[in-house]
Amino acid sequence: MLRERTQRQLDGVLAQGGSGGTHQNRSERDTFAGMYAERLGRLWSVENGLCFGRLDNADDTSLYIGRIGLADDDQRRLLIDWRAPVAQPFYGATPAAPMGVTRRRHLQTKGRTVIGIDDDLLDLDGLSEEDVATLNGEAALLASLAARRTGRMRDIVATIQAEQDRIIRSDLTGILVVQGGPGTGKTVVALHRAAYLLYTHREKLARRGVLILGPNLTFLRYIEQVLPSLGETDVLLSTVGELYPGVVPRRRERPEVAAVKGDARMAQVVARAVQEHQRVPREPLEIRLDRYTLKLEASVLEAARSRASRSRRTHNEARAVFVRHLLNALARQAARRLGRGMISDEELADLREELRTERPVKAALNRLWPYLTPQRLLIGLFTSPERLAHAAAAFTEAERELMLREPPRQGENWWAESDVPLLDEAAELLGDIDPAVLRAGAWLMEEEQAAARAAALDERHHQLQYAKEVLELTGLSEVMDAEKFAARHLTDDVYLTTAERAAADRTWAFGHIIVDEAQELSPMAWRMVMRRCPTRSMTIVGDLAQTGSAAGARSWGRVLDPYAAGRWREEHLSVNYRTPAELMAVAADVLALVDPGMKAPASVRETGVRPWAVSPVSSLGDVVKREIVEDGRLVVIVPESRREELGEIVVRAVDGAVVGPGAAALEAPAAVLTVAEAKGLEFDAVVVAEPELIMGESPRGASDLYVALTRATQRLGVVHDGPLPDALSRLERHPIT
Ligand SMILES: Nc1ncnc2c1ncn2[C@@H]1O[C@H](COP(=O)(O)OP(=O)(O)OP(=O)(O)O)[C@@H](O)[C@H]1O
Repeated sequence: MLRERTQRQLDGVLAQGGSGGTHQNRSERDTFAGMYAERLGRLWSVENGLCFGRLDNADDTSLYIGRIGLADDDQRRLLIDWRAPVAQPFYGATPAAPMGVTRRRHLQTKGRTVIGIDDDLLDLDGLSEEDVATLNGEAALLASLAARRTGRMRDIVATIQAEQDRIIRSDLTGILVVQGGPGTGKTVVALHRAAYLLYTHREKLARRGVLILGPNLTFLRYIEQVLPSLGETDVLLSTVGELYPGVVPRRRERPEVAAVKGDARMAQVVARAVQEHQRVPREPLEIRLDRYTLKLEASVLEAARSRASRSRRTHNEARAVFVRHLLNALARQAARRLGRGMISDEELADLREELRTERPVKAALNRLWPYLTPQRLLIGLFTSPERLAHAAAAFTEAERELMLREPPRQGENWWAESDVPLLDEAAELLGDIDPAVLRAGAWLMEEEQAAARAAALDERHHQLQYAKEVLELTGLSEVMDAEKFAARHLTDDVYLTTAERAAADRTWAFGHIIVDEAQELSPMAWRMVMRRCPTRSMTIVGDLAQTGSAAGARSWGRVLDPYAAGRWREEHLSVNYRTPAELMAVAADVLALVDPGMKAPASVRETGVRPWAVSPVSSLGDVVKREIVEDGRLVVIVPESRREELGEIVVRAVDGAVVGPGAAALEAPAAVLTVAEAKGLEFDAVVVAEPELIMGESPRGASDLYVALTRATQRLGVVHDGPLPDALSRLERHPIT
């Protein structure tokens, strides 16, 4: 009904005509149309399981809990939003502390039909015998955990557990670290926390937005469905690599290269590289003009440099101080050459402006203190052994060797994900360039222009797609053209969501940042993330036992103390909702290799199926055919060095199988991924190929194997040629049939 009413309201507003009326009329109409369209979108997206719970209270009142709140025309509450304070007992009440609740009822629905009811009785005295007889505890949770995976994460509003609820509703201020083993719900809890915070602190957060950082694009695809279904749009999902507007890093690089570039000492390297462009010669500098030659003494050059440095401005902004000092010196000299002794300030200013436009003067100033973009700085640094030797003196020669690379070729995408925090660091030190200078553009390197063009194209494609979706959703695709809609959306700031504006602005400060798989971030990445959140209102979720990247975290204290000593708190999640106990027993033996002091999370369920091992690896095709899950998802996790070869075996064996990350991997019945690509994801069945090799491929190989073994919700197997690592001795040898 509500949906129909909203649709009618939208139709009414749109029927008021196309482009006629005063500007104000038009913009009011557009605002209403936007509001109704958004509301309609939300109602559609939450239709499935709109109401999922009921609380029966000791005072004989009942409340229905839903994904969003609804009231009737008389403002009577029909449905309570799960994030509202009055809904909290639905998640927090226990028989020991019932919070005034006698019964919590979970409703399972399909479309609009109730297909199952599951009750928790919290106050046995308050219920009839018949009620007690129908009690069946945790069925809703277990049913949800055993369900087939779809390749997309689902929301868990109906079954949030008490320890998770505490985290979701924790205070907005300060940094909250959530440490928890695989499958404990860190990701899903972080997403629900985003929705909760936006609901509870709407005013504060809608304006600044919430940023959610994930490890890779496949992972973002995997989780992106969860938030819209919770009714949230002011959230930007991104990877660290996507955080620098205009750069789309595609370069693949070896983990040891990324580790060096993520090292905290790189901040110093970038700073020295900038200073290197502010060095003045120790000898006098002659500038030949048509009529005379001017000379800048070394002491004058040094005075200009030191005045510019002392101005504490960024490099590009301090250039004005430097240039002004030198032009003044040159103008005074020119006046003397022209036979004018004392000149007025005005005449001096005129002479200065005249000199500014002289080619040889411009060239000299550009050499002495060039305008720099972050791209130009880093390309100059990483392609010159001399510059690198100077700026990265604190690194060993072997480390510098890892950083060196060839200059960009035409059309090449030169940037790697690990460059992005360095570009950001450089941007901080360099500051903006006067737009007029930028527009003149002759000096702008081709590579930068190409990047800007590519980014503009990408953006356009994205906008068109978005426009089509909005028009389809609102049933307007017949009457409005997606191109036109997108153009309006693109040019008019009013139509940009907070998330869209934030994505385009490097200096945007978010209201709250959530970092998932946070153990993977390098120290340089942390510097960039912290710059995006001056208030330090953050939620950081991760697992130190799963750290795969060499520059990743080993301790939360070491990561956070430099930014917020004494202002961060840690919560633990200890129950594994993904991986059955039989699989976790195997993974726990591998965890002991990572760190004998770490405890694996306890699984909530058993499947009765023991994980197994078969050899040789050439049987992989048959194994995958046997393990494939009807209507479900299977992944083969392979060592990086054998991805293509093993991928081919799987693709030949299974129709529709996919090698490598991306949305296709999430949809396919079988996917072949490396550990890094499978991070954060889950599948019904997992086959790990050559575990020994996975362990040997990286310094954090045991963590990698631990991640691989904990991706399954139902079944796990291993295929191997070489000997099985001792830590996998619990696997059942499974003859291939
Ligand atoms: N309260 C809950 N109700 C239903 N399902 C849940 C609940 N908590 C977690 N899950 C499910 O458990 C699975 C694991 O959750 P999630 O991916 O968030 O774990 P994680 O801690 O991020 O794991 P990893 O560290 O391995 O990436 C998901 O399918 C999630 O939906």
